Amino acid sequence: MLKLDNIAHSERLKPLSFTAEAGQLIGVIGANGAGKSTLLKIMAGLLNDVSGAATWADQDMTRWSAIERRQYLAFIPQQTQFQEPATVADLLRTAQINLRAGAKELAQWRQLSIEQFELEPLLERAVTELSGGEQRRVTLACTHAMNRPLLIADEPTASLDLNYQLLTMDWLKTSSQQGKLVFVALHDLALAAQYCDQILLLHHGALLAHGTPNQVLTDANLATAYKVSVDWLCNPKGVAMLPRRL
Ligand SMILES: Nc1ncnc2c1ncn2[C@@H]1O[C@H](COP(=O)(O)OP(=O)(O)OP(=O)(O)O)[C@@H](O)[C@H]1O
Repeated sequence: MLKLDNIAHSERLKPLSFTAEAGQLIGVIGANGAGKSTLLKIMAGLLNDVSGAATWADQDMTRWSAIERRQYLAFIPQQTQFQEPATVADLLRTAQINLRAGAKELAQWRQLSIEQFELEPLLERAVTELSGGEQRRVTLACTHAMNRPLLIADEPTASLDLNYQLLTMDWLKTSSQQGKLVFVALHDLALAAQYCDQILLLHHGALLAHGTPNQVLTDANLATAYKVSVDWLCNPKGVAMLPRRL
């Protein structure tokens, strides 16, 4: 279980508390600048000037060393800029450095990642020579290859085509159903409605609403947070939305 107790950033996030059981996909939504990345980075242990308490399985997350943190969580940043022309195969191996697992197990996780994100044809290519979407798939595959129980993804579908957006959301959903706790920041509210078990809606650095998609994606909340009204189109195959500016 993850428990945040009055977690806050001195300038960017007001005190926020919630608990989340493993086995869930939790969407983090809100307008530009609302505090989504800040919250995710705090959980990933990447920010200073943080107050409050954070525990994972009753362990104090704020005291984890970098190596300890790697045993429990994998983080997908909003943007990745590859500087070195490493091959995709090398990057997948590098992603697994310092993980406490056997060589056979690590190789199996890498192979599953390659299959999940269809990277076989790109394995020996330099990552710096790949397209933006291909680079994103490499980042996601590196996180997949870590196979950690807590997965934190900041707009993982940005820059992906429709097929890979759905493939990524399917992966996050399956990961949660297999027992991981997954947080995902999203701008696509239809994907959030369709895939997430719970949603945290942030507004001006504070938690405006928290609950199931039906509880959070109300006309009033969307008007406050995004200044839009939305017509929802729902059928058994999925959810689409028609937003209008208020
Ligand atoms: N490195 C930084 N230094 C100072 N302020 C920052 C920094 N990064 C973000 N902020 C500010 O913190 C607030 C929250 O930013 P954050 O990146 O968490 O928003 P977000 O909800 O992820 O937005 P977006 O949808 O645009 O990615 C914003 O007002 C932003 O300007």
